[in-house]
Amino acid sequence: MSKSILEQAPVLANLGQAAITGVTITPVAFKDPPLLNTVGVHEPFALRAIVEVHTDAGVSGVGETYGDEAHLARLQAAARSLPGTDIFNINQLRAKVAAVLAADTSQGGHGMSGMVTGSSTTDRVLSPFDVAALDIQGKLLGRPVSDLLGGAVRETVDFSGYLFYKWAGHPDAEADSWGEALDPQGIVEQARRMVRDYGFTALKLKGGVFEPDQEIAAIKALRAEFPGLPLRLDPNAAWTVETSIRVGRELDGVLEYLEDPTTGIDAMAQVRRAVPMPLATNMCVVSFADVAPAVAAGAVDVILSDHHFWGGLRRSQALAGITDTFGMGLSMHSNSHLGISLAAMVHLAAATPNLDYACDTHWPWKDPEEDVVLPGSLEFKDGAVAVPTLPGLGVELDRGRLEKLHRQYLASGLRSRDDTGYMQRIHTAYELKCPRW
Ligand SMILES: O=C([O-])C(=O)C[C@H](O)[C@@H](O)C(=O)[O-]
Ligand SMILES: [Mg+2]
Repeated sequence: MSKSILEQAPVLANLGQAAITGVTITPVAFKDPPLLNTVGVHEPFALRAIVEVHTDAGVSGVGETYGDEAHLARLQAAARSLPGTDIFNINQLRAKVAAVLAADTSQGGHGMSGMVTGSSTTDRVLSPFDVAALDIQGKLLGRPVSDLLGGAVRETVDFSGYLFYKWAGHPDAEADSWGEALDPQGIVEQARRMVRDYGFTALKLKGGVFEPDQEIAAIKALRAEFPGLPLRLDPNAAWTVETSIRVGRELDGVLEYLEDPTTGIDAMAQVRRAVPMPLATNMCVVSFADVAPAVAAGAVDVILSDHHFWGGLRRSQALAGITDTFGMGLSMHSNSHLGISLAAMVHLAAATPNLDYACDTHWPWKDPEEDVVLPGSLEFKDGAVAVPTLPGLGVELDRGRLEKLHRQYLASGLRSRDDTGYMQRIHTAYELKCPRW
């Protein structure tokens, strides 16, 4: 006969006891190539914040999020309210974060250079604490985070090769190893290297940079070069409804999905009624408040989740439940990120049955020498990353590497992501336009 709950309780008592004693937040900067998008160009460094949550059980956990100054200030304010919180009580964690931010109506410092606006401030700030709490829970219980999210339904998680138009190098610097990609041929060459080195089985082109016809030509060149690979195009809402419909029809049968061709739920719904392929978004549905209006308008077929602005891993799974209920697809968005975020993305995708599109990742654009975790735990093979099986996230903070990237942050002088400002410093006549075409 199995033991009663009370008989088992003493065995479990030590496992479940951990309250937060403090939080350490370390801003870091890592090298980023001059990747072009519709709001400008990536600066020489991408900023991230590494969040360490400490507990009275002597176990710490890690999370990773945007490194913009305004976001850092919100993280610090939230962190001060967390000591004493039971590490298993993420609802209480969220309530505390929400209470601290209740009076914060400022919209700055989102870390996405204006491309993703309107996400929930509470969810954005909660995210790294949620991830760190799950990391700690996993370490206490000896189980990987994917188990805490319901169990991995796949052993590996597929990612898509994320193609960018780019300059050969940053101004006043040498060309990087990827070189220039400013036309369809350059994009195809970039894709060849991505597919050769990482084995990606889907490709996404960041558009909204050149005239739509040039980007249509790039997608058609990719289709000719990689006949079997799903292709996506994402101009980050650079187009009018008319342009979006024209491009969508021109790429009939070529795209797996068209991502955010235009701005806002109503305009997306107009485009969706007129184009043959699914429409995806990480711009017009970025918080739970956006879901009902988007469903009512019939604006999108696929939502790109992103645990960094959907409130962490468990709330991203709540989103997955919604997309499942409404028969929508679920994919995953990415910004420039390090290994902690990659681990979190992999656990989430592994344990979310309907997250079955290849996820976005900026990973190939990162210098392989630069990270904050020990190397070796996350490897790409055949375009996929194996789900870590060690307790927690399965990645270990490397103090030396963290310190190095923190010193790089201090020396970089960058305190907020500003793709537009950087472009305007290089090309003074550059204007931010939405729509651009
Ligand atoms: O799918 C997206 O919209 C993105 O990946 C947004 C990113 O910020 C990307 O455009 C970038 O980093 O330039
Ligand atoms: Mg997008």
